[in-house]
Amino acid sequence: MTKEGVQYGSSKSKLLTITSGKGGVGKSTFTANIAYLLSKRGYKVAVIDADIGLANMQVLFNVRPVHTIFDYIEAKAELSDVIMQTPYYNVYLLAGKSGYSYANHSNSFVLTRVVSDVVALNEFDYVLIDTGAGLNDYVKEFLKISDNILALTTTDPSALTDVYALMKMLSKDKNSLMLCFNHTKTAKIGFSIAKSLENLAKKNRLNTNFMLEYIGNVSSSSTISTTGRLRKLFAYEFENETVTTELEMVIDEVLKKMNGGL
Ligand SMILES: Nc1ncnc2c1ncn2[C@@H]1O[C@H](COP(=O)(O)OP(=O)(O)OP(=O)(O)O)[C@@H](O)[C@H]1O
Repeated sequence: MTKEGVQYGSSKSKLLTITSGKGGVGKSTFTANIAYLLSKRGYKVAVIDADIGLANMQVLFNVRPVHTIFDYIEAKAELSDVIMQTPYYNVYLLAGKSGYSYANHSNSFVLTRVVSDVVALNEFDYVLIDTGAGLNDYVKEFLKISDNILALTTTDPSALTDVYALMKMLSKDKNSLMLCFNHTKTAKIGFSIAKSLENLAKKNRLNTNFMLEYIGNVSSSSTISTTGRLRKLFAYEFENETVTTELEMVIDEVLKKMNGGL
């Protein structure tokens, strides 16, 4: 674990942070569906919507939160009031607040305290953090406390430029970054782009202890956009579709990296 990573202590909860450089690449859709698929494998999962100011996880889960993580930070609610059951068995959400001005929280670490407190509950097998896009101070703070980071990207050059910026930053004090492609038809495409990013890192002499780990791809599918519009999870509605199988394979890789096995 890096020196700033959340100290698990005796907690069984494992932290997975899902991020992207570029916005709109499918990060929240992936987070919600990964949470569901993990629960289907028998795990109890909490999702923390850390997309500060642009929270939309409640829309994906089709729930109306009474309390948000900010109520907890401002001591207006207990943590147990903020952790809400979603319609999916063993999937819980700690909602963010859309359009919320976070000027009160100029110290971004107050937000990451929520993560440590959820881990300390020792209630969840996996705690997933959905960060905002970009690399603002809040995103950086969430990345700092995470040892398992999954970056989602498309093959779009601007998205790849953002991923490289993320690699550059993380290579200073992290060991690895898992990379997953969305809207990408074949694993071969993702694999070869990941190789190019690795070569670029070598050429630019990024820390050689830092590893980029390609973990898979998910194709474009109207199943995903349609279920998203209907506030449903594609992995729940279409468990035999190609995109669900692709995401299952991504999860296999994530679990291998996090636990050294399934
Ligand atoms: N593989 C896919 N095929 C088709 N549509 C997709 C796919 N992945 C995501 N989408 C759609 O793309 C849109 C953006 O996805 P999402 O909101 O999850 O992105 P995001 O990265 O979380 O965005 P933001 O940066 O705003 O947080 C949604 O309408 C979603 O349904």
